[in-house]
Order: sequence, then C-alpha cells, then structure tokens
Amino acid sequence: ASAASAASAASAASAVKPNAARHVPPLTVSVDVPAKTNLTLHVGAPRAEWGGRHELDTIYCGVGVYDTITVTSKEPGSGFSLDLAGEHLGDLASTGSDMRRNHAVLALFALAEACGREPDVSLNIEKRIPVAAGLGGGSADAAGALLALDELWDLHWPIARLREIAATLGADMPFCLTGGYARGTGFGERIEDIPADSPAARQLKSRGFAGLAMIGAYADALSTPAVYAAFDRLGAGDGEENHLQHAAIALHPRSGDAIREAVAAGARQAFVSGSGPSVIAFVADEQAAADGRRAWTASHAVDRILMAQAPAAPRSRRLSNPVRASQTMKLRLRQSKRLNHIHTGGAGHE
Ligand SMILES: C[C@](O)(CO)[C@H](O)COP(=O)(O)OP(=O)(O)OC[C@H]1O[C@@H](n2ccc(N)nc2=O)[C@H](O)[C@@H]1O
Ligand SMILES: Nc1ncnc2c1ncn2[C@@H]1O[C@H](COP(=O)(O)OP(=O)(O)OP(=O)(O)O)[C@@H](O)[C@H]1O
Repeated sequence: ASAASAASAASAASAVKPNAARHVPPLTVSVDVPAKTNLTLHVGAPRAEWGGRHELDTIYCGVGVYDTITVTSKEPGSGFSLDLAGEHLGDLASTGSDMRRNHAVLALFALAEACGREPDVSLNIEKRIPVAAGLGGGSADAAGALLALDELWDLHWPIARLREIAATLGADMPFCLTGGYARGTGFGERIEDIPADSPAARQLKSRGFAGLAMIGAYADALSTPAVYAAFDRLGAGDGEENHLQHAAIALHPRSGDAIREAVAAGARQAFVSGSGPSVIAFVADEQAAADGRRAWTASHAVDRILMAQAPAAPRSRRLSNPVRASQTMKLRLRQSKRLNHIHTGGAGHE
C-alpha cells in the first residue's frame, strides 16, 4: 500500500474507534520512495510566470529503485539534523554541497511552516537513486520527507494538500508523493493519477512500459536546466516521445549508445529518463534482462546497471526504534538555530 493510503487508513481507523486509547503519534517514520521516469515527455514553450519553466504534457512512471527517508522527533527547540548515506552520492558528497539546500530539508521547512510546527526533526536519507541522473532523486527525497512528516506530526493531510506544498519546491515532486502512473501537465506539477486498472494503464502495459526495467546509470551527471537550454536550441528528435532525449544525447552521447544496444538486445522500450543521462530499458523477462545486461557490459555503454520493477509507489513504515545507517559513506549536518530563521523566511540569507 502507498504511504498515502496508509495515512488515510490510519485516520479512518481512528475515526471508527472513538473510545479507543488516545492515538500516540509515532516517534520515527520511514518511507521508501521510488525514482521516477517519463514514459512520454512533450515539451512546449517556456513561460515567464513559471520562472522560464516549460509547459509539459508527460506520463510519469514510478521506477522501483528506492531512497529511504526516515524522520525522528527531536527535543523541542533542538532544530533539525540531516544524515545522508549511500555508495553513490554524486555532488551531494562534495565538500561544496550545501546540505541546507537538500530537497528533503526544504520540504521539512515548507511543511513546518504550512502546519505551524517547529522543524525539530532528524532526517536520515539512504540514497540508492542515482543523483542528477534524470531519475528525480531529489524530488523523491522531498516527497518522502513530506509523507513521513505528515505521519510523524499526525497531520494526515489529503494528498492534494501535500501536492500544493510539493509544487512550490519542484516540478516532479507532486508526482513523487504517489508514484504509479500519472499524467503531468502545467510545468509538470498538475497531476492526474492513472489507476492501475484503468484502460490507460492497460495500454501502457501492453506497449511494454511495465514489469522489469534495466536502468543504465553513469558517473557523469547532467544538469536539468542545461538539458532544457539544449532543447531550446536543438528541439526534439524525430518521433521521440521524450522531447529532451535528443538534447540529453547531444550532451551525453553514451546515452544514445545505451539505447541502441538495449534495442538490439531485444528491449521492448529503451529511452533516456527525463533529462538524462540515465537510460531505462524495459525487458520482457529475466532472459531478456540477461541479454541486455551482457550487451551493456560488453559495449561499456553504461557505467552501472540497476534492476527495478515499474510502476512503483511509495511505501511507509512506522518504527519503534530509530534506524542506524551503516553505509560506506555518511555525511552529517547539524543545524544552527540561526538557520531556522533563514528557511522560515525570516532574517536574510547566508
Ligand atoms: C525533466 C523533468 O524531470 C521531467 O519530469 C522535469 O521537467 C524537471 O523537474 P524538476 O527537476 O523537479 O524541475 P524544477 O526543480 O522545478 O526545475 C529545475 C529546472 O528545470 C527546468 N524546467 C523544469 C520544469 C519545466 N517544466 N521546465 C523547465 O524548463 C528549469 O530550467 C528549472 O529551473
Ligand atoms: N536529496 C537530494 N537528492 C539528490 N539530489 C539533491 C538532493 N537535494 C538536492 N539535490 C541537488 O539536486 C540536483 C539534481 O539531483 P536529482 O537527483 O534530483 O537529479 P535529477 O533526477 O536529474 O533531477 P530532475 O528531477 O531535474 O530530473 C543534484 O545535483 C543535487 O545537487
């Protein structure tokens, strides 16, 4: 069940038990949030009122490589902390990376402000989604933080309300709250769910956009604004459902090699994920996956291969004991009291 349905199930349960013992909010909540891709991504004109972001019509799909976001209540007045763990942290691991700008931290401050709470929370992110890879990892972490805090703080807000907050933080975030399949319009933030048993979902499945997917990931990153800027110069490739694919391959030719290799090895669908550089290849079965992996390995068309199921959705867990990270790389930020003011719209910027 998704975190959203878990949340509404919890509030429904308390509604039918008026005499039950007072509900005690959990002290730790953990949410696994999948990566996202775009099965189609039609890009229109940039719009000044969206800060130059482009009009989109896209079919989003959750892809089952999960980041785990864990939130734990802290002493009142103690502020927030952030722990990041994972083998491939990309630019998040660099000393110049400002963890106060981490998307999950921004989500914590946005929700705290919206519900009038202090952000006295420790955030723990176990990253598995490749960073700056076109897989929406930062958006997934922000969505996970919103879902987990919604439970930790016993808010149980409707998804539509969480989506409004998510939309102030980034185009992909409203989708990442629910995953599955969905259509996105506006700058990507207006979401219409595509239920799993709908004709539209059945059509996507029959076109091969479901089941086992290989993700070809790279040590290189692509900046999303740079890919949109390249799209503005180059336009979309002929017949390509992802209008950013041509621009992403122009900036990162190995993504084009990976698509060709995957198709030659029998993949049902192979395309650049969002703004790239990652490539997603849907395969019919384990045998086709083995063929695809061999082709990518022999040709060195990708640096890393991850396997995933799609479509995928967030899932939440209440924990009685805080989790301990045990990964190879671990980064930590302890926040100063002053930072609270910066992120809640108070005094100035650093
Ligand atoms: C490429 C996609 O991942 C496809 O879903 C999204 O369009 C990008 O989603 P995102 O990273 O959540 O986007 P945001 O954080 O809102 O914007 C990052 C940058 O991407 C570009 N951007 C994003 C969305 C959009 N509709 N048009 C744009 O031109 C802008 O340069 C913007 O400054
Ligand atoms: N929690 C986070 N996880 C990943 N990146 C983050 C996070 N917070 C901030 N960032 C910053 O966001 C940048 C984009 O990372 P992300 O993994 O979201 O890329 P992406 O999937 O290509 O983005 P997009 O959603 O634009 O397609 C990174 O380079 C990083 O500096």
